[in-house]
Amino acid sequence: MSKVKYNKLPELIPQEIIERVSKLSPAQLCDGMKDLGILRDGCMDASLMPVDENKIMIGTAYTVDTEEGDNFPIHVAIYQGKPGYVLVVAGKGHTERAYIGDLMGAAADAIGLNGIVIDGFVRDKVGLKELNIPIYAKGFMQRGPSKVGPGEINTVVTCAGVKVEPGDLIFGDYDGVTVIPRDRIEEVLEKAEKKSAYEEERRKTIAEYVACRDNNEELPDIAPGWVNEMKDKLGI
Ligand SMILES: O=C([O-])CC(=O)C(=O)O
Ligand SMILES: [Mg+2]
Repeated sequence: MSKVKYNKLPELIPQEIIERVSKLSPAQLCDGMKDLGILRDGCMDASLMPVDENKIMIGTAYTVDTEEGDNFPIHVAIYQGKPGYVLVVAGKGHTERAYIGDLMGAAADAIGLNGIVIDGFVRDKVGLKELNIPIYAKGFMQRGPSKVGPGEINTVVTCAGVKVEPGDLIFGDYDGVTVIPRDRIEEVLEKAEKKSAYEEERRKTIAEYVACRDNNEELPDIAPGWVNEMKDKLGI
């Protein structure tokens, strides 16, 4: 039998990076990755959604590679997890069996994982929602997982359309899950922070417009400058 690929946890992403990321949104980070030409702008499939959209998930990726609803390697990975990590399960989008339910979720919550991402289905929806841990999945299925093994732990995987290396940054919210390659984090953050500042200015312009509208004052231009520039260029 070939050697089982169960590797150790990657190094956690430094706390100062996590703090910068938490002031942004996955959408802003994706805009940054788009500018940098990063594949799929770091976005996982749109069908991967939070079980509870009120929970935000940020952490360092560690991975499981599995298929056909086999949750043996997910069990092993959960029990060797630590606070700060998000477990990314490359489950090949399997729809016939759930990979985890609220018991495994509760164990991960007890250990203090920052989240679980499943490229596949889960079960025990109500129980999962009641936990503190954010869980992302492609849907729900009551049929239970198989236990085959070994699968792989902490190898490079493709999860919901995006390559994930152990140690990458994972950021999930109500819009979906975003992956920032670890060696690009600084440049992605710089771009995303610029986008955030631009959005702040736009919000101010819109608020000014609303104030003028409500006071029956002359309305300022609400269109972003770049729209006017493009119109000029296109002769519109
Ligand atoms: O039975 C399983 O392996 C998955 C499950 O429902 C749970 O974790 O609650
Ligand atoms: Mg269950």
